[in-house]
Amino acid sequence: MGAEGGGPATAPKAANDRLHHCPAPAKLNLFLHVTGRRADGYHLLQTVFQMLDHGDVLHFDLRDDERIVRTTEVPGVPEQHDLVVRALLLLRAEYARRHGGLPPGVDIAIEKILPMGGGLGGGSSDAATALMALNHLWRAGLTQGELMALSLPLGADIPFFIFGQTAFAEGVGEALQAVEAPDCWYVVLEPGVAVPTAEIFCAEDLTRDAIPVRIADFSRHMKTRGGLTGFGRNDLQAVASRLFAPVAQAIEWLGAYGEARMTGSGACVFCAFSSEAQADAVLTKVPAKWKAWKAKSLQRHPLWAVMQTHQDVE
Ligand SMILES: C[C@@](CO)(OP(=O)(O)O)[C@H](O)COP(=O)(O)OP(=O)(O)OC[C@H]1O[C@@H](n2ccc(N)nc2=O)[C@H](O)[C@@H]1O
Ligand SMILES: Nc1ncnc2c1ncn2[C@@H]1O[C@H](COP(=O)(O)OP(=O)(O)O)[C@@H](O)[C@H]1O
Repeated sequence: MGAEGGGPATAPKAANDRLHHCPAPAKLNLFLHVTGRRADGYHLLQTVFQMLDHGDVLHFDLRDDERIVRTTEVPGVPEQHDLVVRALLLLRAEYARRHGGLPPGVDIAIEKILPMGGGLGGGSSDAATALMALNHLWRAGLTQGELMALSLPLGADIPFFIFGQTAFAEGVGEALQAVEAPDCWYVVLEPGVAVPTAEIFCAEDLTRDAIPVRIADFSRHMKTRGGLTGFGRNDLQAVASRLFAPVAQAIEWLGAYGEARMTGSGACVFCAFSSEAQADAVLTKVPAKWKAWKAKSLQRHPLWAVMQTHQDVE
């Protein structure tokens, strides 16, 4: 099951050789504007990323050899394609460049909670959690900024999770600034389809000319209105709704209770509520055909302390 061949250990297992129950939180794109397109075809975005206290959970155990091994199945994702494994191979190469020799191998167990192709950033969050955990366990010594830069080629959302706080993002999502968004509860509907990101960005009818907003516009709106309602939109939503009817149906249903939006390139749909009781009331009414859940906004990544002070979480 290893991602690459085994070999003799070059470094002993450290006394501190495991990190269990490491959260990989979901993200929402509170709004997502497409402001242009780069020469290489990638789209320029403006978005606010918000983490939720709901997500996958990962466990890491250092091995006596050098192998990077995923010990659990992720349906449809072979081990060598898994963003977690690919991220750790990058980190290991950087470790070898800095320290000489390879770090100990690692067994990785992933409890997959988040739907794939859901716009919740599950694969990206898993990869970010793995990078933060192994930077610590391997004593690789990368700074937060270095880890963010290392991760970007694997996916535009990964640097945000390592940044670890609510962020206003530009570029392809890599130019990040911390921003305040008031705490609230979200109801999230999973329409039961996986939306391929590339298909949405390729669509002819995608609008790519949003007028840029300023971070101050978002902050002022959140302060004066106390929430997102009335600010921005998701420019990918119309295309995803046209191509995937369940997305349109979920937006229409949830829209009866507030301003319902799609996150990322879909398929999941969310609506903000100021209290848990309001979110619970909506959840009781969700038709059985959809999976639905509530989550609270997270101000900081749960591994923030590991990144800042190198304290273990267990
Ligand atoms: C849309 C967002 C919003 O947070 O999230 P998700 O819906 O995936 O969670 C991200 O920008 C997703 O970025 P990333 O994770 O790098 O996208 P990928 O799935 O690798 O991109 C698949 C394809 O979509 C197109 N693509 C992607 C991002 C972008 N800014 N412009 C693009 O044109 C490219 O053709 C790319 O090859
Ligand atoms: N550990 C992982 N978990 C989920 N998806 C992964 C993982 N590694 C690679 N992928 C790939 O990334 C794609 C996007 O998954 P994900 O990040 O969960 O959704 P989204 O980009 O819509 O938020 C999946 O369809 C899958 O092929």
